[in-house]
Amino acid sequence: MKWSEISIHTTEEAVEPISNILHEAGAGGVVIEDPYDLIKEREDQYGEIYQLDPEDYPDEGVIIKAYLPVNSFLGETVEGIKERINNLLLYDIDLGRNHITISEVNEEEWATAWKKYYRPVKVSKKFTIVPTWELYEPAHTDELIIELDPGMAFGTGTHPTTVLCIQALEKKVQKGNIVIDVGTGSGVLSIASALLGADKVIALDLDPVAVDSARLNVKLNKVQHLVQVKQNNLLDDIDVKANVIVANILAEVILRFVRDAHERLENGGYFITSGIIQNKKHEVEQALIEAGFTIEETMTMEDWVAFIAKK
Ligand SMILES: C[S@@+](CC[C@H](N)C(=O)[O-])C[C@H]1O[C@@H](n2cnc3c(N)ncnc32)[C@H](O)[C@@H]1O
Repeated sequence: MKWSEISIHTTEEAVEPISNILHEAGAGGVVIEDPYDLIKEREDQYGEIYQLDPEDYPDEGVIIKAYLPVNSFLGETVEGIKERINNLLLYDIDLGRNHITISEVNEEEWATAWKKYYRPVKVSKKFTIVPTWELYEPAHTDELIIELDPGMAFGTGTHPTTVLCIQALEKKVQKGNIVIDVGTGSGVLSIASALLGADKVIALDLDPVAVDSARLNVKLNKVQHLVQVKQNNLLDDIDVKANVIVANILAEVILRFVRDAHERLENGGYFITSGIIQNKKHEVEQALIEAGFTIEETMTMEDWVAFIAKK
């Protein structure tokens, strides 16, 4: 998978709100290139002075860089980021040049640039997502930890669409359940299901890079005896009856297999769908109802919608 670097030339004043916007848009971390750091390090003659390259720094203003996975959400994510940055003007925040560029980065650059900034994140009542290289002590005995090496597959597990799914799984997965995770990516939702007590989880993805990454993360979390990871298109040729099917994929893709999901669920089972941008909400809702589901809950976070639908 490829990564996209979004680079924003702005002002010192806008660093914090823009960093927040980037975090909330699912960026694993942000890198801030402030010429003041160069001067500061030179004065000190300590620390990172020898690693700072003046070429990387702007003459004036600050450059904020963040890394986003190149996937089907990228266009919408970038548009959302731009819109939210422009909205800062309403709060009288000076955006300076507000020059935004997007470029692809190679895997090595990504691997070194983001790790420093990726920290444990509590995503629901029970779950905290922890990068593999962090030593993390649970705050409570009932806190569940998902260790993730997001590697090159989708996301750090903290994108709003993923968080909505984790929160929904936490409500619906019961001990002994069978769960199917369509579009598993890093495997995060399958791991969550296993940790919630599912007896068997089938993790499916079309992208072989995602399949490898999910297998690695499943092992890291020691749930490989419960989770089977497989390269597969949607629910094609899957004949297991599940208690829960979860899918965090674009609305257009969800619409393609709503009926299959209904067929593969036990009566009373749940279809958790996320990855739905607000303006597709009614289309997906309608398709779920037409397939025979009852919408039990509609969850939202920022511009994203998730449904918990019952068979
Ligand atoms: C938005 S990511 C979700 C990843 C992960 N489940 C999460 O919630 O963080 C969507 C995933 O769906 C996969 N995908 C897209 N189309 C698919 C298809 N037709 N069949 C199976 N997986 C698909 C992509 O490869 C990607 O890994």
